[in-house]
Amino acid sequence: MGLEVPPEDSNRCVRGCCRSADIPLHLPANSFSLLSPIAKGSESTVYEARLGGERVAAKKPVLSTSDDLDKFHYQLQLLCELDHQGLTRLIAAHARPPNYLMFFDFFEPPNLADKIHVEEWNPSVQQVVTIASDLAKALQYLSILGIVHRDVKPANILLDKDFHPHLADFGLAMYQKDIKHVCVKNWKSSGKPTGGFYKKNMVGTLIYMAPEILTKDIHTEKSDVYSFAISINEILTGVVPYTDLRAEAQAHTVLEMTYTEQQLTSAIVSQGLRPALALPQSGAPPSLLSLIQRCWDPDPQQRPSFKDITDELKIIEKHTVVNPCLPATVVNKSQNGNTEVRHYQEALNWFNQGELLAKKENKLEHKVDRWSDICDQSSKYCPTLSWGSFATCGRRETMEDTHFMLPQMNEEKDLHAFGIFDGHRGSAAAEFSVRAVPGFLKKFCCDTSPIDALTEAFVRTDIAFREELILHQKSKRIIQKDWHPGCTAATALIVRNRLFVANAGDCRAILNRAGEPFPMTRDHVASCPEERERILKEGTEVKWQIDTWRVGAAALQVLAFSHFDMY
Ligand SMILES: Nc1ncnc2c1ncn2[C@@H]1O[C@H](COP(=O)(O)OP(=O)(O)OP(=O)(O)O)[C@@H](O)[C@H]1O
Ligand SMILES: [Mn+2]
Repeated sequence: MGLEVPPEDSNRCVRGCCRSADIPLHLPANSFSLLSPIAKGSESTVYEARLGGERVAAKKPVLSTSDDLDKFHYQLQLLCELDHQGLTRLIAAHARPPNYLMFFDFFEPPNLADKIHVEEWNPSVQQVVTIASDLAKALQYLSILGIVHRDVKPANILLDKDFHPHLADFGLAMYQKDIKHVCVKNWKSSGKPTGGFYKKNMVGTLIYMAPEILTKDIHTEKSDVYSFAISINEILTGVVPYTDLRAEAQAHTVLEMTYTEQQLTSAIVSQGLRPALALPQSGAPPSLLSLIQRCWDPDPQQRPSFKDITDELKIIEKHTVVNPCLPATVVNKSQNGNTEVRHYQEALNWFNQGELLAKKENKLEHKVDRWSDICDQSSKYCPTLSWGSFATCGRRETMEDTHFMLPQMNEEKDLHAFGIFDGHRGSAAAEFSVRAVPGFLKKFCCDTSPIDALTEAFVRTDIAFREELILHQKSKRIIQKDWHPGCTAATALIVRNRLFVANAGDCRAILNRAGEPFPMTRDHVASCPEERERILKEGTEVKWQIDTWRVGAAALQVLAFSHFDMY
């Protein structure tokens, strides 16, 4: 940007308290011009402006007391420290009487609040997740610098043309270290809390405030986390918090008619009232809904940090890219989002999780015929294959077993794979594995031996499932802490005239040789002496309990997926 900057002291404010290595803080009056106002608040007016030929936003604060002036300089110093793409960037300032102005990168109006409530923008779930993720990263950046924003809400979020959010309005932002005394002093001296209480639209600002702020505790990263959650849910649902209305003006009227400030405060603080959570039917991933609920937990300690949030959102983002994007605007009509207990365990689709893994792993390099050399070339025998499957549920209420058939895998006419998975304690592991194992097989058949491909497929699936499970347990998508799903497996790989069978646990493959059964697998059960010996060697207890040999504290009879054999 071709800015004309005077040589001396251009990067320092008139008081000398604000400095920047590269942001001019001392613009000559003729270098900029203010055009039309974009927004007029009680504390500032934001203009569209020109600066060095560029379109920018100029924020002109109302400075009526010396206190206001101190605040301006505080804000300016703070802004000079910031450099993150998720934050609206300060480009320059004019910080000397009579004009106090801050110039920012310009973002085409409307801000996110108006976009949702005036334009009635209906973002896809994927767009919401991206916004949440970018915003969380920006807030994590602030928290690393020890800065609390204190006014996170859609009206302070500006979108660029790719719908990436940029957090604006550092009018209330402060270094955490400075907050304590200011806050106490403020309360004592004027009874006027920081945090936008005395902004024009009282209830409108209050809806983003964490309960501890409403009860006059000091702001922390975790109170920003709370406001973040209220904002993300607002974007997901499209309604103004505590109403079921999209249009803001109307919603605020209803809001103010429904609750007085005190009523809303007390309901949020004492009754745990929260805005209606977006419905899972909206397509919002359960993991995102769970994250929102944890972020607005009444206890700040229980809320995740922005570091945790960005980590979780990374995973959610990865999954929503593949899943279909549905519009995100179905609202849970229940006004008490807090009491909604969801059974995430059921909501999780383990087939999908396994599929995602397989997709990720399986960047197919087609037509590799490396296994032709491992076939018994001397034998003229070439099996004629036919295949089919039959599955029945047995005595259980739900089917916990799965299977796959992959004849002519990777479009190779002599390469076939089949597998069955017997779910233990639910179908999760069986559902996950039935998608993950073939995915790995397809991948590894290109660059390893069949034995290694089977081994790798089993080991990787086992690891991936465990990781996935731990992850969901951590993010509380799985509410049952002591839920340990597993499965046994048998997989057959046929490479022209050779058959390879791998099994884990007591899934069996039996070859029918001219009417005679020939077992292709050996059950991995504690009643098998070799297995007992192997397990004992690995340091796990095997005891005779009740009626049979059982392993470890969980008293398992079958050793699913922890060990497998190859035949
Ligand atoms: N860089 C920008 N580009 C475009 N519009 C902007 C920019 N910065 C702010 N605005 C618009 O001006 C509005 C007010 O800006 P900001 O929040 O920084 O000021 P404020 O005086 O603190 O406002 P309020 O008191 O309403 O929170 C924003 O909601 C947005 O619509
Ligand atoms: Mn604002």
